[in-house]
Amino acid sequence: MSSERGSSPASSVPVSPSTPHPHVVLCKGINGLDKVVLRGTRGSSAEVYLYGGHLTSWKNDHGEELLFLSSKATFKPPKAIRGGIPICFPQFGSHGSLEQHGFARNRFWVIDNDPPPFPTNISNKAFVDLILKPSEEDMKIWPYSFEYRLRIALGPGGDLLLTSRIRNTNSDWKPFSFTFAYHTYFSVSDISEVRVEGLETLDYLDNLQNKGRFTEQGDALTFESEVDKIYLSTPTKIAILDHEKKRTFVLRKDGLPDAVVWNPWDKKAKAMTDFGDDEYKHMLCVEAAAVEKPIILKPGEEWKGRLELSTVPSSYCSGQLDPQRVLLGS
Ligand SMILES: O=P(O)(O)OC[C@H]1O[C@@H](O)[C@H](O)[C@@H](O)[C@@H]1O
Repeated sequence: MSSERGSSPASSVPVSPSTPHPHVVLCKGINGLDKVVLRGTRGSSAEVYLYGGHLTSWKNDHGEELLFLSSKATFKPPKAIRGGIPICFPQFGSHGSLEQHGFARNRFWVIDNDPPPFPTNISNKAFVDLILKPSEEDMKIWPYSFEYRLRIALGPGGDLLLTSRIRNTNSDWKPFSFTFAYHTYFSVSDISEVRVEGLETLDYLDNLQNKGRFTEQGDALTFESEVDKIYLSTPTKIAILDHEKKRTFVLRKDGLPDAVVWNPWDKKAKAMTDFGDDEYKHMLCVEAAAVEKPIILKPGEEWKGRLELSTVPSSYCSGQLDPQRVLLGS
């Protein structure tokens, strides 16, 4: 599905007169929802819906889409958009009493034209700052006041950088705790040709086995059935090798100790109304997360969680995936 579906670039406007980068515009996306388009200097781009603060597209310099977005994604609030990068906050999954994955992914965020300064230099990046504050209705289900600032930036090399800054703004000295994930859906050529490096030998909680704790074996992960695991205390760098595309996604994360790996496979795919029956073959979620140990913030305190995504060409051909194919050179 084209990410331009339903958009109207004619009505595009620069996000803010104070935005130093000319390649950031606000326009209408699918179903008239507001979206921000970021354009890199060499052809890369990213699209962010204000609904959910949700990245729905990330393209490289050749215009190739790097994120998976379901052809059945509805773009109809209050349902979250299926694909891209939903934000799971203040709860990951069903690890708490809130709705699955919390409410940030189905709230309307706004553009933050005057965010507190960042220590990092962003002069060579196209970026947008979004903010989410709880409504009175939100406070009824999660009685805490917060400011969630999300910066999405596209670097000159096409790398994508997401920075979340969450501040406890309660005035009554109430601390709060939350769990979190950047629920990233990567686009892959064929799930059975993909492997993930960086999670081997780690402990994980298996959502398919009552959140039981197990230890991963020594090999890189490969996929031949449904997977829904939360890897604990993972390294800051994880790689997803797409053998067929000869492309490797590199995730670098900070403040996010865990990593969720999810693919619904055929049966669950069929059960989801906003997901095509065979689409599981072309996606893999690897989610930088903080789940096992909730983040606790006292009033006035701020937490920061950073995710950097980039791609490198890979001509991986060790034969581990399918020795037969490598030997035959097919
Ligand atoms: O359908 P949702 O709410 O977007 O969730 C999709 C999946 O998200 C993953 O992060 C969870 O680990 C899975 O258990 C869940 O099924």
